[in-house]
Amino acid sequence: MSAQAPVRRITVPQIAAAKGATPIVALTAYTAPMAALVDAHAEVILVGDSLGMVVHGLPSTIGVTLEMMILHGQAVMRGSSRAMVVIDMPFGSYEESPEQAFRNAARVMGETGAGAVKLEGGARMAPTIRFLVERGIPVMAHIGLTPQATNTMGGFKTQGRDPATWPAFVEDARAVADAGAFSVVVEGVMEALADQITDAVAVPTIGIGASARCDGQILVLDDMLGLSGRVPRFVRKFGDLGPQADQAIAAYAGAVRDRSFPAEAELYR
Ligand SMILES: Nc1nc(=O)c2c([nH]1)NC[C@@H]1CN(c3ccc(C(=O)N[C@@H](CCC(=O)O)C(=O)O)cc3)CN21
Ligand SMILES: CC(C)C(=O)C(=O)O
Ligand SMILES: [Mg+2]
Repeated sequence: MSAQAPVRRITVPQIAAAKGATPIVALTAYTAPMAALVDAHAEVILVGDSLGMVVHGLPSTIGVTLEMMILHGQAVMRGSSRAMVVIDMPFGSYEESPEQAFRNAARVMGETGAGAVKLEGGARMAPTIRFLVERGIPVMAHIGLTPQATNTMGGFKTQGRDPATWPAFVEDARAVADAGAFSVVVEGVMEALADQITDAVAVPTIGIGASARCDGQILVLDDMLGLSGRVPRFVRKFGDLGPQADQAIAAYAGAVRDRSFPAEAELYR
């Protein structure tokens, strides 16, 4: 018999079917080696536009370009083989019209081979989501704290502190789900609001600073590895790589300065 077929990536229907069954494990990755580490454990790898802040040192995600997302998307695809790769549409690449969104999302899908795109916005973006999905581009929606709206929100602010605002967020979730989004990221909202949203839609909710009752969870990889400086309250540091890297770099600097590096085994004689 021929060799075993290559492992197929996780599909949109598989993610959709996880609702009410098994929690969806999602993390960001921006590079091939980090994608390979995540691929072994997660169903979804998000190439988040957070890469602008995490990798490129930008003050927000506003300056991230389509070209940056495609370049990092290609790297993540090369480093992974099993997880579904979802790529964030950056600020300014999809809001103008459904046509603009399709043109740019088609570039992302075609040039990276990713399985889906993600875009920020609720009811307002529903027509665009429908336009993309009807033309073959799976869309993950993103509601609640939407970082690309930082300038109108006045910063990265937890949403739904006033229960009077909750119906509008639930309506956002319903609208993006009705438009065909196969899942929805719910970020930075009150726990009870996240639970209402999860109960209101038939597609999986992926929480970040939301609720343990969401159908899945996502974090920025660098944050949970302990590689980021100040992190939001919703981050749990599952690792401590920042201080470990600092220690390693300090040890290297010391070894160079006292000429103990390189040693015999590290030389060609
Ligand atoms: N490294 C990183 N991690 C992220 O989770 C992340 C990014 N970057 N960049 C894009 C957005 C921005 N995000 C953020 C950034 C900061 C807060 C924050 O400081 N939140 C405050 C709450 C402030 C309030 O409600 O008034 C907190 O203390 O958690 C939240 C989300 C989430 N995303
Ligand atoms: C935090 C996740 C949901 C995201 O949108 C990103 O990393 O850009
Ligand atoms: Mg994002």
